[in-house]
Amino acid sequence: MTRTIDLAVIAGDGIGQEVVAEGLKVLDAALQDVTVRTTPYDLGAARWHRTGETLTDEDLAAIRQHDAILLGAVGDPGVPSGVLERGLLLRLRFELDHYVNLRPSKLFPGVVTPLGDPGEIDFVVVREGTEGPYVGNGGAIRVGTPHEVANEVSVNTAFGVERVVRDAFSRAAARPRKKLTLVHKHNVLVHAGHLWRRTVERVNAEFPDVTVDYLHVDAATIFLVTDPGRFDVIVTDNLFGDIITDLAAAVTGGIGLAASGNVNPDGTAPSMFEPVHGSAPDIAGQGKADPTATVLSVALLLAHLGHDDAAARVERAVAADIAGRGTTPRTTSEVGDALAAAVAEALPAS
Ligand SMILES: NC(=O)c1ccc[n+]([C@@H]2O[C@H](COP(=O)([O-])OP(=O)(O)OC[C@H]3O[C@@H](n4cnc5c(N)ncnc54)[C@H](O)[C@@H]3O)[C@@H](O)[C@H]2O)c1
Ligand SMILES: CC(C)[C@H](C(=O)O)[C@@H](O)C(=O)O
Ligand SMILES: [Mg+2]
Repeated sequence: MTRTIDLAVIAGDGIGQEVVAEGLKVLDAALQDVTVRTTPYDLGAARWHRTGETLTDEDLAAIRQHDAILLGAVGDPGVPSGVLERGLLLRLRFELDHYVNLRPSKLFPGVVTPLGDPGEIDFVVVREGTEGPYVGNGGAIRVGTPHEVANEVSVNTAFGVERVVRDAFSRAAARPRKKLTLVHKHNVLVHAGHLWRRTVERVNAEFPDVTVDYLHVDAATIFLVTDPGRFDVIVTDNLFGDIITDLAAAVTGGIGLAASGNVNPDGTAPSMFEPVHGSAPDIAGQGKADPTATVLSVALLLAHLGHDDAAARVERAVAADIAGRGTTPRTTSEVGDALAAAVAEALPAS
């Protein structure tokens, strides 16, 4: 456990700025005898407009020096789609080898879901974070003509699949239900899909207590809505994981509650914690964004750095806040203030 947390903060764009401010309030309130040193990084749309830069090598070298990164969101309607998403966010995930994109989905008591009363939901998606169709292995010819051809090739390496599958197995083995679901589409994507299937079968031998099942991704979307309680740990590729975690967020109370960690399990670079949602230009600047996803990402960050008690305090404060939510809307900072106060109140007497 570190007595100082040296945190890189990339608030980014849109509601990223608003929710990160609240996440930091809660982080500050959650710790005792630990100093949090934050370094803000001016990255995102404003920087790009000013300088044309997304993430320079110097930025990256500086960010690497921190214990962890807290990110809000990137993406702006005034910047061509993909420039910040690829040049900043994905570059960070790739360069810092965030091969485990951890996205827990838990239904907190009192949460209103589109499913009515779905029973207990508590699963985690282990989304591969450095490969798949995200790698930028593609191109287009005859652009803008009726004969345009555009390719976006999914890259799946034995090395990359195996390391994320092994991580997912070890997470499943540590949970009470010990169940791992591989989500892919090996009936159509036969090359990548079969590599994933064979890898899961092989690694399963190292984790004989873990029960494995498989769903094609289209069928997985059915069960995420009709029977989400069946899932424990899901392992899947980068793109499928992106899509099903927005769905998972929707069924467990909304995107405003969904947290994530881009984890480098080998510790060769800092891990990065961020809400699953984006910069939400439709509500940016209005104080309407729910900062809870960022606050729960802070809990993941604390647990990652070994501050389990503080992480648990944050989770409990969120659970209580959600349970007590009335119908009166609160602003982003009102939610953050309430969570920070609840966390501070739960600190042990020193
Ligand atoms: N990790 C990231 O930085 C990240 C993730 C997703 C999207 N994006 C980018 O964000 C921009 C907008 O993308 P999008 O509209 O597809 O997705 P989005 O997640 O920003 O928004 C989808 C919907 O959810 C709502 N929403 C999102 N977060 C919320 C919160 N905390 N509280 C209440 N409502 C919330 C928004 O108002 C919007 O209606 C794009 O540029 C996209 O590329 C970035
Ligand atoms: C913005 C985009 C690159 C990103 C992704 O696809 O991973 C986002 O949707 C997410 O879920 O974090
Ligand atoms: Mg997404």
